[in-house]
Amino acid sequence: MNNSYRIALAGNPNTGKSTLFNAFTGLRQHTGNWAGKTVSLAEGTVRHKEKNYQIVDLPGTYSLFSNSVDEEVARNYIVFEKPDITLVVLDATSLERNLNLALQVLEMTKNVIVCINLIDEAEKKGIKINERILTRKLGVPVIKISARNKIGFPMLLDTIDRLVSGKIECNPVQTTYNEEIEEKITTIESKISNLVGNTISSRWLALRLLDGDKALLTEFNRRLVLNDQVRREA
Ligand SMILES: Nc1nc2c(ncn2[C@@H]2O[C@H](COP(=O)(O)OP(=O)(O)OP(=O)(O)O)[C@@H](O)[C@H]2O)c(=O)[nH]1
Ligand SMILES: [Mg+2]
Repeated sequence: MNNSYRIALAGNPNTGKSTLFNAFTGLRQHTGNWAGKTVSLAEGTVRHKEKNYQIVDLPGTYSLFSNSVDEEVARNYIVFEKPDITLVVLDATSLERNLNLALQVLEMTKNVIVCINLIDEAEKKGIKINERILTRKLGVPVIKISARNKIGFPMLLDTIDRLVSGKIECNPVQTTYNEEIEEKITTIESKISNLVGNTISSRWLALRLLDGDKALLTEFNRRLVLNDQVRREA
């Protein structure tokens, strides 16, 4: 369907992803003040301006490598299932630590919106966040919200609408590594892009290969075999 889109919610544990999911979808995903509540993918829908959005609540993770099943589930969804938008939900009260995951997502996929959640808590603590500067530095929309109090929702929904309609474009910032790593990336990136085309970020994949991410390679092979099977059976 032309007016249906998928949105994945990613972020560190306990940043309010499920609270946002519930507020959007009217469902009742488990929320609470401890980490690791969402363990598998939950799905629900929200409708806005005559568009349908399928929202996928991913498990909270501190990174998106292959350190745990949760990380693999979240990583595989973003890279292989290719949601139209990945919403990265950050905790406004520990932004510096949370931005680490945001930078990882920006390396993996293009259409990203960063939601700075718990803005009510940050304000209570006197923390001031300039979302315009962050938007400029990250190259993607950054929006302050409070999922619990439904603050910032009109702006968030409007930004989602403008992104899927092609009215705005994301240019996610790419982390620059040291010279040695950058040279290696350049060497293998072109070979990778010959193989995967633009289905997956070749820079991201080059980095994962340089890191020796065997679990990712296994997942890649599994999906290639599955694709072959589907093609043969069709
Ligand atoms: N003050 C405040 N609390 C919030 C807000 N959003 C979420 N919370 C609270 O933060 C806690 C964590 O919220 P969850 O939605 O469970 O977080 P999560 O990101 O889904 O957590 P995991 O599934 O463990 O990764 C809950 O106690 C929420 O009520 C907000 O905007 N303001
Ligand atoms: Mg959750």
